[in-house]
Amino acid sequence: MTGKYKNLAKLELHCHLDGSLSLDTIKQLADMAKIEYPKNDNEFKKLVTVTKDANSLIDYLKTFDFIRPLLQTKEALRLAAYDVAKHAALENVIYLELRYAPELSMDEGLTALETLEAVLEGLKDAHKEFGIEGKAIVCGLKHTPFELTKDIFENVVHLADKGLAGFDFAGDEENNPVSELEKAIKETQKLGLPLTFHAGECGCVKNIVDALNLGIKRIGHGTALALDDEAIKLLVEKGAAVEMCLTSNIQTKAMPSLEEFHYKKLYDAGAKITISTDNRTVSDTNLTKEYSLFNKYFGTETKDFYCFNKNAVEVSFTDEEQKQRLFNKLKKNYKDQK
Ligand SMILES: O=c1[nH]cnc2c1ncn2[C@H]1C[C@H](O)[C@@H](CO)O1
Ligand SMILES: [Zn+2]
Repeated sequence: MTGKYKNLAKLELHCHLDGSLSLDTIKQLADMAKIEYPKNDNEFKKLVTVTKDANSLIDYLKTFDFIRPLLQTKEALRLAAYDVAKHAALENVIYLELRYAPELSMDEGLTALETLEAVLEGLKDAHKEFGIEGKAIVCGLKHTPFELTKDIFENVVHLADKGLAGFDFAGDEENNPVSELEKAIKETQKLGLPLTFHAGECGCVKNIVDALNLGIKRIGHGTALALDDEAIKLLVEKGAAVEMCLTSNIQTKAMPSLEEFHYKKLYDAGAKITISTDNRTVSDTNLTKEYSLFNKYFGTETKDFYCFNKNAVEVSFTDEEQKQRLFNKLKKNYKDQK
């Protein structure tokens, strides 16, 4: 992998495990699960990357179907988390919050707790080998009845000091607005861990406003902010951060083009911007490529990336000691760039 920004130290707060497995690891997991896949590499890649004719988030989410049966054992989840963290480390991601939905790995009898323990093992292995610091975010899916999600959250919440960073709600936003998830959000907040929330990918700025008004401090994507200066103002007033994922937003048609992105509006308003990939494999990207896009389309410079990474340290779901360590690493790395 090349790229001007490869060696810059980076934090990544929004990265889905099941959307970010390397092609080699997908093949290894498919072999382990005895699942067939195309032997032709182009065909194989097409199967696990979003197609150009995806028209919506719902289309985009269909790309995950092939992965689900591959992540049904502890060993598969451990290898998967290790793989994503390893590839992030190879582009100098120093801290990764890796998210996944346990319910998608419980088809063959694993408990939510077992899935998380396996993911944390994989992150630990990558830490030992590559130094990357990793934590897990457990996702509920918006289209799943909250009783199941609640059960999952309650069963894993005690791993907070073992690497569980917080919770998220992902999945179909269009049919599950925040107004209908209010009870689920409030009950999740009562569990005491921080919450990030996918909002604004469907042109629905109300979901962002509602999430902010419920006290959520990190918004996944937040693309619909482009439509509403008042909502941007609210985001800034609340001190909330956006986890921006450019490539993914184009693919889900959350945004018509990179030229029309609301980056400058957010930047000028003083919003806390952070940059992530969303899904490295499904979106066929990595964080270095995402930084290059910011530079190409918006003129984002190294000093801005430094700022966005400082934002990421600030809003990361970790303790002050780790934040200080990450901040020191960042400072040293960016000084060395000069
Ligand atoms: O960008 C996204 N929006 C909503 N849901 C998403 C996005 N990317 C991935 N997901 C879903 C699909 C995965 O199976 C799930 C857990 O990682 O989260
Ligand atoms: Zn996401």
